[in-house]
Amino acid sequence: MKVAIQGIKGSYHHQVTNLLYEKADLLECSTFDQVAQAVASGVVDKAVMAIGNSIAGSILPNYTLIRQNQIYITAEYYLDISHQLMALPGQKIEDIKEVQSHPMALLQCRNYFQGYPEVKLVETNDTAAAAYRIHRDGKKGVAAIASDTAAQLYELDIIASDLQDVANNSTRFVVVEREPNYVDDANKATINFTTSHEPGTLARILTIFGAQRINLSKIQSIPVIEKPFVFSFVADLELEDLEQFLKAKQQIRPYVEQLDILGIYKNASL
Ligand SMILES: O=C(O)C(=O)C[C@]1(C(=O)O)C=C[C@@H](O)C=C1
Repeated sequence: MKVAIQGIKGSYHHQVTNLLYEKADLLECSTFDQVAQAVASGVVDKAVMAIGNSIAGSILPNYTLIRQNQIYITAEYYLDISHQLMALPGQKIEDIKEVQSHPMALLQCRNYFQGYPEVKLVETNDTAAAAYRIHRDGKKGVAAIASDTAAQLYELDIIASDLQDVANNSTRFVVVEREPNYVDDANKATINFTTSHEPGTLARILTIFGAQRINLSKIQSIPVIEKPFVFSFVADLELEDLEQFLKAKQQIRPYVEQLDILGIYKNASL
């Protein structure tokens, strides 16, 4: 099975892919746009995509990519994330002038670096790429924030452990595919909708979900990039059965201007 990820071997995306699929044939992409396009064009069977983190929040552009590329969420996975600071063997924390990592990883370790204001923080494509480049170029004075796996893979020493602001740090990943591919035990739906600007419209929609006993585990407004300063909502709905969802979908029709079902899938535990 061919699976696209944003990042290279040793990234958290790679870890999730290994946990979900045995012997996946990996397509390493440098951007989430490339990942979504690889799925939409059928170059890969699936992609694994980070969609949010418990410290740093949602990766909102990925919802837009899923909608615009007309691809679907078919599964989700929560990965516990523990960030390590790594550098060339022999380097000590006092030697480090610059730290490189993925922007989401840097955001998750903000408190730690408040203690090192002189250290320059530099964003990279992914955590593992930062580790790889230090190894490849023999870069002294530079450290990467990445996983234990990346340290092993790129032969770096861990010079500080568990850098994230709180020990309990989790990233939610979704699997995306070209077709909706519903599973029989699906119990979660992700939707994206826009409402009219009539007062009370959103409240009406939420009341319908409540009456159908559908719990919203998330609701967030995201920009409609085609229309400046117009916002839509993404919501994760917890379902008892599909029938309930279809009924609610029918009932909210008069109140939504646009409704996209980004996926109906089986939930995962935290
Ligand atoms: O850079 C990586 O290793 C990734 O897999 C990316 C990513 C993200 O996009 O959020 C995944 C998990 C962590 O939250 C930090 C970075």
